[in-house]
Amino acid sequence: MTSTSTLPDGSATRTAAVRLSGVTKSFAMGRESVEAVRGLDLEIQPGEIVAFLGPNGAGKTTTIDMILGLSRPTTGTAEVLGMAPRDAIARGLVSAVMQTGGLLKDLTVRETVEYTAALFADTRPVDEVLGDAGITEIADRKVAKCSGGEQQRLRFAMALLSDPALLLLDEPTTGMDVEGRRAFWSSIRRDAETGRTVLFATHYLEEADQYADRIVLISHGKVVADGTGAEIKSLASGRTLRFTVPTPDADAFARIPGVDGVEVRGETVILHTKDSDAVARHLLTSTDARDLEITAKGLEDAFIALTGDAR
Ligand SMILES: Nc1ncnc2c1ncn2[C@@H]1O[C@H](COP(=O)(O)OP(=O)(O)OP(=O)(O)O)[C@@H](O)[C@H]1O
Repeated sequence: MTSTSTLPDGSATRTAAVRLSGVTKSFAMGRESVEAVRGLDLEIQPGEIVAFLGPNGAGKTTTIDMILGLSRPTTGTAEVLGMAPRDAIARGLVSAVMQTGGLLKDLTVRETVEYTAALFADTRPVDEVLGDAGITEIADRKVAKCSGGEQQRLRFAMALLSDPALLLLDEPTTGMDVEGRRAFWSSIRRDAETGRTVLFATHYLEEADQYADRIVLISHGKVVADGTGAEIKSLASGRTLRFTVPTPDADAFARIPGVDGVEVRGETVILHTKDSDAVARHLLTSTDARDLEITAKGLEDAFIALTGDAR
């Protein structure tokens, strides 16, 4: 499923599944223009499972649309498997599972996949993709009777028909309950073990952490962090100390060794630090601080700290 290209010295390199170079995308809104993507550089290798994590309006869907060839970058270039996105799509190398649409309620699950298969010259067997998507048991159920999670697994089965090298999922589990989400991801995970590249957009930090090999955090159309879930979490490895003091002096707290950030809200002070023991000791012995609470930061805090978006 992976392709290679040859360097001038004769050695072969694997072609990136996705390569975005300096991509921007602006939309005209009357006289104004909205910069949805503001200079994105990204390379995804074959077989990677990558989460595109970002708040509403970060530019995830706009970027996925460009990778799918549905729109073109305003500047910069988007390449899929070494070719223009539209060429990769035309060769059946890319499939997508979008959030809504595309299903006829009166058909059964199997009929939906069969009719979709009839649109292609050459596809994987219908029973095989139903099995991979974990919907063999509901193959004779009408689409109208399927839950949101089952409908998403049906879209996933349809996306597998062409045996794509790259699978794009735009917030695939929106609206699913915990069990539906778990079942959906175990289908994706099993399938990805065959070496398929998967890129999914999500708002859910835990989902990105749990199912992706790599998280690309985007905000305001730019990559703000790129790494494993553990690396992204380590960006927020510090602690938060919250306490009260009669007349807080933010500058004085900022000068305490080890303090990375200070927020003052009335008599309440919040300090961010990677050395909570030393800072706590200093607060309790050398200042009027009382009611001290120490909490660990999670991925949610990393997200807010890195993107500046308190959602
Ligand atoms: N066709 C369009 N015309 C004008 N503005 C657009 C268009 N498409 C997207 N935008 C704007 O571009 C920005 C990025 O939108 P995009 O849908 O890519 O974000 P997103 O990260 O996918 O958000 P969400 O998580 O809400 O789906 C937003 O400010 C959005 O309003």
